[in-house]
Amino acid sequence: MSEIQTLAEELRGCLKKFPNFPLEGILFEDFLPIFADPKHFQKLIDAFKLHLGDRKIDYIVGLESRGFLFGPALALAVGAGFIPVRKPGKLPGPVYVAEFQKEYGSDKFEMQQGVVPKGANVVIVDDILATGGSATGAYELVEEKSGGKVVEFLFVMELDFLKGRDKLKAPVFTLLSGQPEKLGS
Ligand SMILES: O=P(O)(O)OC[C@H]1O[C@H](OP(=O)(O)OP(=O)(O)O)[C@H](O)[C@@H]1O
Ligand SMILES: Nc1ncnc2[nH]cnc12
Ligand SMILES: [Mg+2]
Repeated sequence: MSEIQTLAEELRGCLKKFPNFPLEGILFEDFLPIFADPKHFQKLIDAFKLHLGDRKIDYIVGLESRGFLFGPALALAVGAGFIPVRKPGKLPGPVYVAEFQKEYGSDKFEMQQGVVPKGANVVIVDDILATGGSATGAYELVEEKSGGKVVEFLFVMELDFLKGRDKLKAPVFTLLSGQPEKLGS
């Protein structure tokens, strides 16, 4: 087993599952226990850092809300800047807007104009890849609106049955796979 896989399996032991939250038919994967223990939090950052290796990353873009929990720590660890993608109405000044569909509803994301320089190497991070809607919205903000280059998407976990990675237009790395089938099927 590689060092990254060993770290990932240790982190898998921290995850909690909540059936039928926030809606009937959704098996909610709770990754918050990782942050309650600094040893586990460190393992999460180490695993992503090992994966990124010595690639030149200019910015980590984290998606509100759960991408904010580890995006800034990863950015510091790899010597990159951190840029937030936020839900509507939270960012001051001119913003780009992207609308997208998620596993349970539709949503919008915003990013401040001018924060991603044209051609900058960007890694987009979030906790879960479900349908891929949120990640698609973030890609649109970074690559299509700002002119940055999305070198990779990083997720802690991927919900396999939703096949979100098939929608994404840049390479995808997930530490953990999960949920081969929808809850109850
Ligand atoms: O691949 P998708 O279908 O887009 O789903 C994944 C997204 O859904 C959740 O965010 P959500 O906006 O529900 O909540 P949060 O504010 O707690 O991050 C999760 O944190 C991912 O960002
Ligand atoms: N099943 C799930 N568990 C946790 N977060 C999610 N975001 C979208 N689907 C999710
Ligand atoms: Mg989220």
